[in-house]
Amino acid sequence: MAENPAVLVTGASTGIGAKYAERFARRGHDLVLVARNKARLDALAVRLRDETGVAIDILQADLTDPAEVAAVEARLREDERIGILVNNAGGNLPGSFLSQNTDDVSRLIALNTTAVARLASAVAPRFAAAGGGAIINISSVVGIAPEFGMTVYGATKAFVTFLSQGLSIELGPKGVYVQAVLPAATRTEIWDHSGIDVNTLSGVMEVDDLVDAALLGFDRREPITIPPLPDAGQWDAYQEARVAMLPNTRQANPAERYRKAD
Ligand SMILES: NC(=O)C1=CN([C@@H]2O[C@H](COP(=O)(O)OP(=O)(O)OC[C@H]3O[C@@H](n4cnc5c(N)ncnc54)[C@H](OP(=O)(O)O)[C@@H]3O)[C@@H](O)[C@H]2O)C=CC1
Ligand SMILES: N[C@@H](C=O)C(=O)O
Repeated sequence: MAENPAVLVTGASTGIGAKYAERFARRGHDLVLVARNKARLDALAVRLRDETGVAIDILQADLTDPAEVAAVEARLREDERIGILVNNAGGNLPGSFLSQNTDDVSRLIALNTTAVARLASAVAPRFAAAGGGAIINISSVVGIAPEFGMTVYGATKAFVTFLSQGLSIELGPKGVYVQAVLPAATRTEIWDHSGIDVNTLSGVMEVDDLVDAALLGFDRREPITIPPLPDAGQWDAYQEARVAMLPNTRQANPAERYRKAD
């Protein structure tokens, strides 16, 4: 990866994405900021240009609109200055699966999974050909927690974590670094969109702390970064148990317990 490649950040108008933009600008990286709210993007760009002197482009896009996602894909394919993609834009829905509108569910999947995969797909070949580059995918602890009751949101985040792990296996040997970041509750506007008062939650991390921790994981080239988890060994044990189960699934015959009706 070039010394200070440009960074394309999705969901850069507020929250975790805006903080990633600020932190990478302070590290001297030029930026391409993507979101729908142009006024917010412009205000952030003015502040960061003044503070850091980096070059900042705004790419207004609704990542649930295929034509607008395509414009971001084209930028990722064609702009060789971009060496880091922060796949951050994402949302959640209020209510239970039963109460959620089917079209809203579809839109959430488009934002949290389809756009993430399309942007990674757009940039990965160029990164692999160059033998460098990094993709940061913002997942969530909710992706491993069906118990949290955010079923569709969590399913989209399980997709993001799995995608990241698979890309890390495929692209790592080609020099491309893929990081999945799994925050837990972090103080941003997403909670308003989820119909939850973040002030009623305990253990809410401030966005500065979250992104600074995630960037330490990035600097260490961690494949999986879970800023709130005190003992990384718990994730390692979880993965070891998962991997140990896999060889046992290659069977020509059903398991004994499935060979006779109860
Ligand atoms: N906050 C938390 O507790 C946690 C958050 N995360 C993840 O972090 C990521 C960032 O979320 P967070 O900062 O908390 O949320 P915010 O709601 O604060 O920010 C979301 C960002 O995504 C952008 N965005 C939303 N919808 C679209 C869209 N259709 N097209 C383009 N951009 C869009 C928003 O910009 P605009 O409205 O201008 O388009 C905004 O910049 C998400 O992927 C989320 O799932 C993971 C775990 C915990
Ligand atoms: N974004 C949060 C839930 O809405 C989370 O991922 O914890």
